[in-house]
Amino acid sequence: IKSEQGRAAQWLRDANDRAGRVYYNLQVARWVYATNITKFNGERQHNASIMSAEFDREAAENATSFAWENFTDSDLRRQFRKISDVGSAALLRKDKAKYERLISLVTKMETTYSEGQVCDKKGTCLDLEPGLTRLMATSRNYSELLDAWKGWRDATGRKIRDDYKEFVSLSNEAAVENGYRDTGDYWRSWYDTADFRDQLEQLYEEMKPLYLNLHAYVKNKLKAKYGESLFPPSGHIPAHLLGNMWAQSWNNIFDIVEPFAGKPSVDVTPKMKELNYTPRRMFNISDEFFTSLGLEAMPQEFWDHSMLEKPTDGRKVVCHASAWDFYNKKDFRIKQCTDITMDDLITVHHEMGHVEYYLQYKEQPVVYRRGANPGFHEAVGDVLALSVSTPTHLKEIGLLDNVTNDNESVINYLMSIALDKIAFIPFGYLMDQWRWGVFNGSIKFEEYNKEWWKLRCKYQGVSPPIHRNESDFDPGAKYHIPANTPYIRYFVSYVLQFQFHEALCNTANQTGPLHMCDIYRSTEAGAKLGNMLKLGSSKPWPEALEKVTGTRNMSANAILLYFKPLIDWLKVQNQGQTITWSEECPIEYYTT
Ligand SMILES: O=C(CCC(O)(O)[C@H](Cc1ccccc1)NC(=O)c1ccccc1)N[C@@H](Cc1ccccc1)C(=O)O
Ligand SMILES: [Zn+2]
Repeated sequence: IKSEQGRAAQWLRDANDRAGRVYYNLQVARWVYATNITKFNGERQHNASIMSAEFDREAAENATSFAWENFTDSDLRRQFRKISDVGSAALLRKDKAKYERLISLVTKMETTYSEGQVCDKKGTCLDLEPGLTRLMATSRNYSELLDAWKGWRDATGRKIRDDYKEFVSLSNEAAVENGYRDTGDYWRSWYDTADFRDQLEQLYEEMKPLYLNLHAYVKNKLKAKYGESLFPPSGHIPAHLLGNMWAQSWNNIFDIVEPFAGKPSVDVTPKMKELNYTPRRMFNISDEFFTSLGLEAMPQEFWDHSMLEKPTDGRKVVCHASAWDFYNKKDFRIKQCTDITMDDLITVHHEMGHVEYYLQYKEQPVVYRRGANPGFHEAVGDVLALSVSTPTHLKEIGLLDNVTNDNESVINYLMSIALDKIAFIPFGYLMDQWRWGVFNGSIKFEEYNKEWWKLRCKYQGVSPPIHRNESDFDPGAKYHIPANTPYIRYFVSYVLQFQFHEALCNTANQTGPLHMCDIYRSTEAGAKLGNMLKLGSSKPWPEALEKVTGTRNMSANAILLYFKPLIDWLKVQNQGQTITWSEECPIEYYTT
């Protein structure tokens, strides 16, 4: 068996090298399409996807010539197990035409989404970025917000409803070919955790009281602003009033909800504009934070090849931000239609976190160039952003003039972070509850939208501001559904990032309250994080988590510790109030 393992190790080295070259070509073709949507580039991308999928399937086929399950070397076994999982490419074996249909449906849906526009009566059309995003963030006009909210759903979700239905059945066929019950079962397998759904439910329940209190407080402030009569008696908040197209983060309505007026503003967007910030400068700030920790700087190729702002030459692009690994250890890029806002400064750090992970694990074999689990990849940049967002750090980089840390300023600050992080929790949880239900058949096509709004009303406590029915397809108005990008990774990330933050703050000898910790320039914290990132997916994720935090389990304790002062304050604010809502949506908004 020794000599076979030797032969197998050699085969793996070759397979990983060939994979690197095949994936490079795939990424180039996908990049060219995403940054210049044309029919020709779409066909080129399609062909590269087929070639890459055939490579994966053939590698998995060849792997079966080794009795790798009996190998004594656990690393060889792990690599063979990953090479054997070909994902949706398994459909190639059964029916190549079906596989081609599957990937062309995703491209079609993602393109419809990326080309979506809302035009007003005067014929002025807005794209999602920056136009509709700015409108949802800044307008305080109920009906203007409603037009944008409805218009976006008409321009995207409604158009892809039938495509999505066909996609679901093909995706499930591929998952079954790959050895799973359905697509959701396959996606959850990446976490390699037997009771994964139970753990998620437990984490959600632990964070739910904080969300209920935030929801009640924000609803009262919104009622004062827009008038009680516009809010349904069921206790829900109309979904278009929260400063975001999907009500997934509420930081843009801080001015409406701020607990103590007259304190130094925590919203640095005006300051960024006043200082003539450019997207390039925003990326430099983030790059500098990473290098201050002793982590890798962005290579020159990154600056040469990235798309850091929306092109102005008329090209159609996929604006939704993403970070790209070209699998040649040199070429890494970000594609982002960066707007000069605090929101986008946070997103810059989020995307940079993905690239830092790429840089840290680039020496791993290609099969291991992934996050320990997908939640890890989403958490890296957000961990740094928690330090960057502190008033002391914003002052240090010149985005805040003065810092006060009396109790009222602390509550204001924690409120601004909670409007991002706590508001997101139910949304991050419900997105794939819906999709897993669609994939496992418990949500039928005839009730896609009804079940979507049941989850939105139950978990988020937001309701549709106008009639919805089954010719609407509101999940399709959120990028990750047409783009077929899983979402539970963000819920996992929001839990993990506070565990990482707490651990790195201890390593950086930050002794103050967790919410004021800034790990800036701590090379000890950087080394601890970097050593975990270098693992990629070569070890089970509990081992990676333990390397940074000392524990092998996800835990909500860190996020609850971070927001403790705000939790106490909100409970006082909401005393005597009903902080729940009726589970069902207000009936008048739902007609089958
Ligand atoms: O979607 C994103 C950011 C884009 C991304 O960086 O997660 C991007 C999404 C994507 C795009 C194309 C194909 C696949 C996924 N993910 C990556 O670029 C990525 C994913 C895995 C590994 C490395 C990079 N954030 C989510 C959630 C979120 C996260 C953090 C702050 C705010 C909001 C959202 O906007 O709803
Ligand atoms: Zn991400």
